[in-house]
Amino acid sequence: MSSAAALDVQHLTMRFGGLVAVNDLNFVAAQRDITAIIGPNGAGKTTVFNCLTGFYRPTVGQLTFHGKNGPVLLEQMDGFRIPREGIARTFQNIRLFANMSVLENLIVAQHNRLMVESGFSVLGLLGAARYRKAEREAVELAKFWLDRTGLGPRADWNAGSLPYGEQRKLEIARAMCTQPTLLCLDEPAAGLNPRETADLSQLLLDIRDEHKVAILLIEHDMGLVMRISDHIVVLDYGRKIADGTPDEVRSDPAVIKAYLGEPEEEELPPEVKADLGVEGTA
Ligand SMILES: Nc1ncnc2c1ncn2[C@@H]1O[C@H](COP(=O)(O)OP(=O)(O)OP(=O)(O)O)[C@@H](O)[C@H]1O
Repeated sequence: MSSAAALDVQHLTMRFGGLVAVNDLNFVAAQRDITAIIGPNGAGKTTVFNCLTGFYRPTVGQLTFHGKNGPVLLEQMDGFRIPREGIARTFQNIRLFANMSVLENLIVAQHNRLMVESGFSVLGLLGAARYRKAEREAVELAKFWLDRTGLGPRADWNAGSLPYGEQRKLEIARAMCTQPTLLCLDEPAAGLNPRETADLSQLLLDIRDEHKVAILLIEHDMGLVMRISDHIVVLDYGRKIADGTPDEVRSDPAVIKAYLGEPEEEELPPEVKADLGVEGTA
């Protein structure tokens, strides 16, 4: 599935005082691939996302994103400009506008584009035909993602009153309404039941295949990661310890050791063996 680079991370290092959260990390995420970043708690995964999306300025490193406007260096940009280049993200702790409706959340996500069409003027907002056209398109796009995520019947609900699994879907729908070429998802399956997780897997595969979006995925659900990822980067204590296909990564002794402490296969719980694909599993 791999093609040209969507994102090229070179020598990314992020220090917090004496703590090195990410240590000289190099990897490439290809366009139209699902690239997972996995690793035990505290390995540095969210810090990588925060560096990519302008929340943190890396201590060292070059982050080249090949987006809508050609290659740009993310480490030189502020967090407001990065979404305009075509990067969207969701958060480990859901961040929706809880008191706005589901539909409103999807319209607000398109605020940047609507403001550009208004010419940043009140006259533009009130009268310009091109603003009204953009507004109609924004509603159409919102409806598309409502349908695609099965949230259509909940369009008028307050986002905060949705069940947890649907809030996760709304976060993805909202991110897709910004029409990104790179979608960064921080633990999208956290708190989902098995059926919701299966739906999420299919949604992410469809986003990759039908909308030609590269996906960067942080996830602790190894079953999901192994099923849908084209490429996996494994971190431990901020360092990359493995980088390859699911088959290459799951049987890598360094990965098993990072997750389980010791590579004694007999002592691995059966479900962990199954997820990692260690021989002799049921
Ligand atoms: N703003 C910060 N200030 C100080 N330390 C931080 C900050 N952000 C993260 N860290 C530390 O950096 C390390 C990596 O954290 P990070 O959240 O990136 O890990 P993670 O792999 O995403 O973990 P988890 O799977 O638990 O979410 C941790 O030791 C964390 O305490």
